[in-house]
Amino acid sequence: MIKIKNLSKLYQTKTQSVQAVDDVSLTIDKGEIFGVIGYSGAGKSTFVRLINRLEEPSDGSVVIHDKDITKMQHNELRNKRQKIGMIFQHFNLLWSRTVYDNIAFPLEIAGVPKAKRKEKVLELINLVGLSGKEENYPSQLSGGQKQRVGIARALANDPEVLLCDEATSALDPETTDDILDLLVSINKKLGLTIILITHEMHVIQQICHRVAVMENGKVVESGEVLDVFVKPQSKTTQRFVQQLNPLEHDKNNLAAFINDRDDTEVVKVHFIGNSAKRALISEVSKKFDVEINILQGSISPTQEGAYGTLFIEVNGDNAVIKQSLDFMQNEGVEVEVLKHV
Ligand SMILES: Nc1ncnc2c1ncn2[C@@H]1O[C@H](COP(=O)(O)OP(=O)(O)OP(=O)(O)O)[C@@H](O)[C@H]1O
Repeated sequence: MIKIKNLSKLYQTKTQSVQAVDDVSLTIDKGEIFGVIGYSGAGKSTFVRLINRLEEPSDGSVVIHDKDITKMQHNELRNKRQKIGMIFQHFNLLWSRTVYDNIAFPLEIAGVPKAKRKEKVLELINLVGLSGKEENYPSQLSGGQKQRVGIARALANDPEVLLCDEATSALDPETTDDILDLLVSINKKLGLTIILITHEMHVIQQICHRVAVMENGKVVESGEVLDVFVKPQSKTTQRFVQQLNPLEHDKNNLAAFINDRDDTEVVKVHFIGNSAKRALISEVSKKFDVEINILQGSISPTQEGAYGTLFIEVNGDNAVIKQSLDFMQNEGVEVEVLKHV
């Protein structure tokens, strides 16, 4: 478990001071994939670099498996850092070394004997899907392959946690998906805790269990990914969620489909987890004397199950409409009547 308490970083330059991270407290469970999202300048990079003390905190503590790294002296910190892997947006590989030698590098520094090193490097090359590329140089690899080398290198000393600093931001969408899938499989296979920072909500949606949203150095919202997606509280979070389904938030688009009748209600329905798989709409229209017109809908998978949103128009007698909406609510589906769309 990682306990971050009142963590702050104040950059003091000659002309100004910037509170890059401002009193952040978070607990990250062992084995979870925890995402931190924020716009440019929110303090994400500084935050993640405080975790392994690439940046010195101005205040607060970072306790990783019961050891406070902010209190460690040089040697102890160096040893602990070997247990904190990190991958970067621009990979940070050694360009004059082969794939094999890049991955062997942290093992050399840790003093691992040659035979053991070889065994470990080959195991890691296999794990990240780079077999056959051992003797290639980074310049001969694609972006996705370079990041695979970065991941293998970060895992060399069997870390307790993997920090990912915008690890997919330099990659195209398809390669991004491959790297995210690799991170999920490593998380499952090794039970590795992963903390990743990103400015892209689909990265959070695809692989994270929990998320914290940062703004001006502070965490403005945090929680389970599904909860945060379905009920975003802060304006910043709402903007991030809108990135995923822009149409869903386009009121003009929705208004164009709506009938101008008195006996209709326009309703937003949220399906979460297993309820997203149910044929509830047809069930309701069979059970009650209402017509249901689907205006718009989307479904998004997350690590904790799918969530879907449907905008429907329900036509019928007012009392029956109410009964049908109550029925849906009782079946565990969230129902929101939209008076003004
Ligand atoms: N070394 C530094 N000296 C002074 N100010 C800094 C330094 N590094 C970062 N900052 C400032 O701290 C704030 C947070 O920067 P940070 O890079 O952590 O944000 P970010 O969310 O990672 O943004 P981006 O995605 O653009 O990198 C910014 O205002 C930035 O200008």
